[in-house]
This record gives sequence, C-alpha cells and structure tokens, in this order.
Amino acid sequence: MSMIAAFYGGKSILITGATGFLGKVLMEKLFRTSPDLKVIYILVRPKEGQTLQQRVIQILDSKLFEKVKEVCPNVHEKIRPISADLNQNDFAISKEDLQELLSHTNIVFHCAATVRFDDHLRHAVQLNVTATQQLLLMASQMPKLEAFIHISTAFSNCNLKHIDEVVYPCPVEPKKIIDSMEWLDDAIIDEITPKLIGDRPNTYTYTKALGEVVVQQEGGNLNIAIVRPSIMGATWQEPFPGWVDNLNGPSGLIIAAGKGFLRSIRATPMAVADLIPADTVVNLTLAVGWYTAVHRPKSTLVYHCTSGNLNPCNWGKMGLQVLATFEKIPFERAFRRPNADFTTNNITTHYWNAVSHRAPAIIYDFYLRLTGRKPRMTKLMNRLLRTLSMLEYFINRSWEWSTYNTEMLMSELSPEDQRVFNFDIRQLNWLEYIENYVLGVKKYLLKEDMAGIPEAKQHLKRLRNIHYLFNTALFLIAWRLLIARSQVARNVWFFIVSFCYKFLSYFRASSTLKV
Ligand SMILES: CCCCCCCCCCCCCCCCCCCCCC(=O)SCCNC(=O)CCNC(=O)[C@H](O)C(C)(C)COP(=O)(O)OP(=O)(O)OC[C@H]1O[C@@H](n2cnc3c(N)ncnc32)[C@H](O)[C@@H]1OP(=O)(O)O
Ligand SMILES: NC(=O)C1=CN([C@@H]2O[C@H](COP(=O)(O)OP(=O)(O)OC[C@H]3O[C@@H](n4cnc5c(N)ncnc54)[C@H](OP(=O)(O)O)[C@@H]3O)[C@@H](O)[C@H]2O)C=CC1
Repeated sequence: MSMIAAFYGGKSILITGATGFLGKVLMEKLFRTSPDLKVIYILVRPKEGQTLQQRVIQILDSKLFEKVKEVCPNVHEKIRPISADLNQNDFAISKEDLQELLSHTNIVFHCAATVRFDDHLRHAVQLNVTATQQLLLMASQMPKLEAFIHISTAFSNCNLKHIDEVVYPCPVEPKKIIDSMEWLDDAIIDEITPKLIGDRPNTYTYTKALGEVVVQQEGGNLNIAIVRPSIMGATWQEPFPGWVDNLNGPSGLIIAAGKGFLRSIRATPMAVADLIPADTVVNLTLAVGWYTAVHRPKSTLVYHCTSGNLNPCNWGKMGLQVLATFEKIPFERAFRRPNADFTTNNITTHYWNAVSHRAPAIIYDFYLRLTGRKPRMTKLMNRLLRTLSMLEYFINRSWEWSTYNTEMLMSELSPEDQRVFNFDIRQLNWLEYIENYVLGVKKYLLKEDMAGIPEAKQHLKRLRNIHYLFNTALFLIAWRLLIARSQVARNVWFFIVSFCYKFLSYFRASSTLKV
C-alpha cells in the first residue's frame, strides 16, 4: 500500500493554478491514486463566456481525465471550484467560500503564477509575489493545515551558475517592491525594471525569486516546502505518455519546427536541455506534500526537480531527435519541410533569420496578396522571432542544480511509493520521451489525427519538389543575370557548354565505333 496515496485519502486540498498545465496533471494524479480524498478546492478566475462549472467540466472532459473517471466515478462532486482572482485584494473570494476554505483545508499546493517572460513588472509582482503573500496569510488562518507547498522554478536564480536547494536573498526586500508597485506609475516602473531584475533575463524569473523569499520570510509556523521544476515538458508515463496542453517551454517551438516555420535557432548544442516531464514534477510535489506534513522538517526545504545532473541531455541531441521524429510523424499542412538547424553567433543568426525566416514570409505574403488574400506570414514570423529571442537565454547556457533534498526524499520513500510516485529521472530514456513528446504535441495540441499521416507525407513530398524547382529557377535567373553583366561569367559559361558538347560528341563517336 502506498503511504503517500493513503496520506491524501480523506484530505481537503486547495490547489491554485489548477486550470494550468501543472495543476491539471496534479489533480489527475491525486484523484487517480487517492480516490477517497475528501475534496479538492480549486481557485478559478472567472472567464468571459464560461461559468466556473463549465471550466471544470471542460477539464474533466479532456483525455487526461479518462482513467480518473474509471477509478473515481464521482470526481465531479469532489472538485469544488471557488471563484477567485489572484490579481484582486483578498482574491475577491466570497465570505462563505473563504470560511469554508479556512476551516477545512489540510494541504495547499500553490501553482498559480504568470509564466510570461515579458509581463509588466507590476503584474508579475502582483501574481508571483503579492498573491503568494496573501495566500500565506490565508494559510496561517487554517487550523487544519498540515503542509503548504509552493511551486517555484529552478530558474528563479538563473543568474547563478551553481544553484543549491536554498532560498537566496534578493538585494531589494520583496516587501519594499510590493509597496513601491502600489504608488509608482507604469513609466517609472518600466525605467527601473532593468535595474531591479539585474542579471536575470526577465520579470518572470525575478518575481519567482521574490516569491520564494516571501515564502521563507512570511511562512511563520507553517510547514512549508518549495519545489523548483526546470523546463516542464509533456508527461513521461502518467496517465499516458506525451500529454501536453500549452505552448510554453519547447512545445511551441516543436510546432514551429514541425510546420516548417522555424528554420534556425540560436542555441548551444552542447548546453544541457534541462527538461523535466510534468508527471515527474507532480510525483515529486505529492511526495514533498506528504513528507512536509508527516515529518515536519524544522526549516523550509527546497527541492530541485531537474534532470541535468542525474540524466543530462543536450539541445543538440534533443533537436536531432525532434527532427528525426518529424520524418516518421509529420505534422499536417506544413508551410515548409521541417529542416531546422542551430546557429551559434550573431552574424549567422541574423543571416539565417533574413534568408530562412523573413524572406520566405515576405514571398508568401506577396503570393497571398496576388491571390486576393490577407497577408499574415510576416506577422507570424515576427512573433516567432520575438519568442526565440526570449528563449535564447535558456538554450545557450547550462546550470548545475544540487539535488540533495530530492535524493534524500527518494530514499525516504517505501519501494511501493518509489514506484507509484516515481520521480527518479535516471530511468527516463530521452529518445523515447522526445518521440512521445512530438506525438503528444501533434495529438493533443494540434489535435491532428494519426490517420492523416500518409497525406502529411505526400504534402511534404510536394513541398520538396517545389523547393527543388524554386532553387533551380533561382539559380538559372541568377546565372542569366551574371552572364549578362560579366565577361568572365560568359567565358566560363561558354567553356562549360563547349566542354560538355565535346564530351558528348566523344561518347557518341566511341559508341558508333564499337558497333
Ligand atoms: C537541430 C534543430 C532542431 C530544432 C527543433 C526545435 C525544438 C527543440 C528546441 C526547443 C528549444 C526550447 C527552448 C525552451 C526554453 C524554455 C525555457 C524556460 C525556462 C523557464 C521555465 C519556467 O520556469 S516556466 C514557464 C515557461 N514560460 C514560458 O515558456 C512562457 C514563454 N512565453 C512567453 O513569455 C510569451 O508567450 C512570449 C514568448 C513573450 C510571446 O508573447 P506574445 O504576447 O507575443 O504572444 P502570446 O503569448 O499571446 O502568443 C503569441 C503567439 O505565440 C505563440 N507562442 C507562445 N509561446 C510560444 C512558445 N514558447 N513557442 C512558440 N510559440 C509560442 C502563441 O501560441 C501565439 O500564437 P497565436 O497568435 O497563433 O495564438
Ligand atoms: N511551465 C513550465 O515550464 C514551468 C512552470 N513552473 C511553475 O509551475 C507553476 C505552474 O505553471 P504552468 O502550469 O506551466 O502554468 P500555466 O500558465 O499553465 O498555469 C497558470 C495557472 O495560474 C492561473 N492564474 C494565472 N493568473 C491568475 C489569476 N489572476 N487568478 C487566478 N488564477 C490565475 C491560471 O489560470 P487561468 O487558467 O485562468 O489562466 C492557470 O491555472 C507556476 O508556478 C510556474 O512558475 C516552474 C518551472 C517550469
């Protein structure tokens, strides 16, 4: 019997960010392994045109929850959505809902965050820092609370090369940042943002670091732990391989490469691609929840959920495997044949961006205009280039994360728990994982049918022929222009033609002699 699964039985659990990528996989695993849990409260912000219940139904109707419905048929009754907006004071939760949360919650998993790299500092602080502070305040009023698990990111201290499982202090105290966001206007915030984030690449990593400091400083007597996943990718094993439902991390780029938009990417092939499957993050998080509640460590423990130090894979290997998978499992209606490559310096990056990204987009838009349609490719390409520039920081560096706490936790688990809540990344086979990831992107993100693969292959063949034709035409035009302008080119041309003619005449003559 799994001790962790038994621990969550009968518990009331609060999850923030349950409608996000991690939150859904977390809920799924909880219901599947502990179907006798009491209730999962989820803080959901109202969305235009959708009631809370409709949002929940949409989640439960997805393929991710198919197995859950078998083991926990009354799963609908066990999810209690609570209307809440983490951008608002007190989350705009009604008094009755708040009372229910405060009096029943046993465990909190705080997953909600803004994960956009370019978010305005005010908004990023509100969600990743102030909301965390408010949630801690709420948690401190929960008499039955056993553990508070905060999800951060392994990149919160990406300005360091070696990162330990500790909370690092920030030069400016989070409280001061929170206060200043209340009275500074946007223009001033824009001006001071680069100074505040310092050598971090964006507001996301900066505010996640501030969030950790808040957790440490304001956790009071709560049993708190921080989990730091690296780059979260599709599921590895559970509930099935390859499940993914958003474009963050590599998923968006896999689509861009598979559809033929992405031709080159500035990356260091030998840099470690610290990907971690979402189900591994969930298994570790649930094990951390159990350990924190049952063993009550004296201080706030930080757990790195990374792959680089135990089972490293680099971007070069990953890129090649992604491309190899496209041969077997192509995406439908590609713009060009998938054929991306890495560039390693500014000059080649600018060159390939002009030749392989911008020029085809302009030509295609010209064709769209000629055929009376609205041009859209240049806009899409500009967005892709912007995305690439934001991700570049992470694909041109390697980090070392120590994993003492994570390894300690693994050794604390019973063999059954090590199996059911497996977060031993050493067992992951990267080639198999990446292939399933690409397949998952095709099935669950692009919603493409496997039956369409033969047609997709035909389409790629057509694109290859168009590519050859286009290149031949381009070469002939260039050559013709050169001949018209240069005597040397003309001489070379006549020399080649007369050489070929003599060569052919010689063969014709020798074959006639033999007869
Ligand atoms: C041999 C070569 C082979 C090549 C093979 C190639 C594959 C193998 C190589 C793989 C290398 C992987 C590197 C991963 C590094 C991750 C590091 C993470 C580290 C930290 C991890 C964390 O701790 S945590 C969360 C991570 N947090 C994000 O990862 C958010 C990013 N994101 C944004 O910060 C905003 O998205 C941003 C971008 C500002 C746009 O912002 P924006 O306002 O311009 O636009 P929007 O967001 O509205 O999106 C506008 C359109 O871009 C689409 N799109 C959105 N994201 C996209 C994305 N990642 N890739 C593509 N497309 C994306 C979207 O779907 C829209 O498309 P559409 O318009 O058609 O719907
Ligand atoms: N994805 C990754 O690669 C990594 C993620 N992480 C961390 O994991 C956690 C989860 O990330 P992930 O699942 O990928 O992120 P998602 O963007 O998929 O999910 C974010 C969640 O936060 C919710 N949320 C955002 N703003 C508000 C708000 N104002 N009020 C209420 N809820 C809000 C979203 O709700 P809604 O559905 O309404 O938008 C959504 O449920 C985050 O803390 C992130 O920092 C760490 C490392 C890597």
